[in-house]
Amino acid sequence: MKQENNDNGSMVDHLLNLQQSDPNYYTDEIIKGLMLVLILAGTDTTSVTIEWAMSNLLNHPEVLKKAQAEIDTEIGQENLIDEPDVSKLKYLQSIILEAQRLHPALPLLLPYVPSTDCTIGGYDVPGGAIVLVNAWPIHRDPQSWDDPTSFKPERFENDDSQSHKIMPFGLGRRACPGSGLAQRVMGLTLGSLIQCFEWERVDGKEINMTEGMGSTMPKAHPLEALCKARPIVNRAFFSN
Ligand code: HEM
Repeated sequence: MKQENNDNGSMVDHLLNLQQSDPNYYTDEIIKGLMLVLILAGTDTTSVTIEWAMSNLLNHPEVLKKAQAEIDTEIGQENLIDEPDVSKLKYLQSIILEAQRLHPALPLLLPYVPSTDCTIGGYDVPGGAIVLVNAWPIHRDPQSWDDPTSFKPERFENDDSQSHKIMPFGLGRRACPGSGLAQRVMGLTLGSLIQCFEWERVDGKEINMTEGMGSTMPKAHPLEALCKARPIVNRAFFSN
């Protein structure tokens, strides 16, 4: 890999700089491995969640309208949404939480292996056993949620405690280290799609929400939708 001082602020730049001070640890192989893990763990999970969120929005036009109104009020139609704006968009964040509640991208999280015998929820678990946490039914438990199978972002609005009842990124010290990045990317992407386009279902037909098979939980039927550019697209991309 390149050996001169790299300082453009990207993660690869930092790793290549570390390679110069500690070449035995930061080998090319370690750097490539790190980048590969981040791409594998971070791309499908994020895009699949955005696809579930958009599908839910298309099946709930009143929610989509409310999200668009929030963006138009907070950001307007003059400037494109930017990363720092996402923290102001509480309803957009509630939509993402609700999409993750109903359709966690990794419903079984990652396998855990306790190093010693232990007791989990009253069950004796021998050390070395593989333990899977199934977040899917936990997120739809009728004892924890009213109307658990319905898409209602309002349940997260004005009540921060609700978001602690879901675990789309796992919990504890092996929880997803990319959750902050994922939340920002999902907020910015979904926010941009809502700010820039009017969305409609094809032929008005309900979006099929059947779950498919895969390591990240995909839609059985990939989302298809119609979109029409809003005025901001012309303003931002085509005017001088
Ligand atoms: C919506 C997007 C994402 C979801 C739903 C998600 C979900 C998860 C889950 C459930 C785990 C296992 C946690 C556990 O078992 O307790 C995990 C682990 C991990 N995630 Fe994510 N993730 C997302 C995005 C990302 C991104 C953007 C990155 C990095 C760029 C990333 C990197 C990782 C890594 C490296 C691990 C393994 C951590 C370890 O074993 O200590 N993830 N993720």
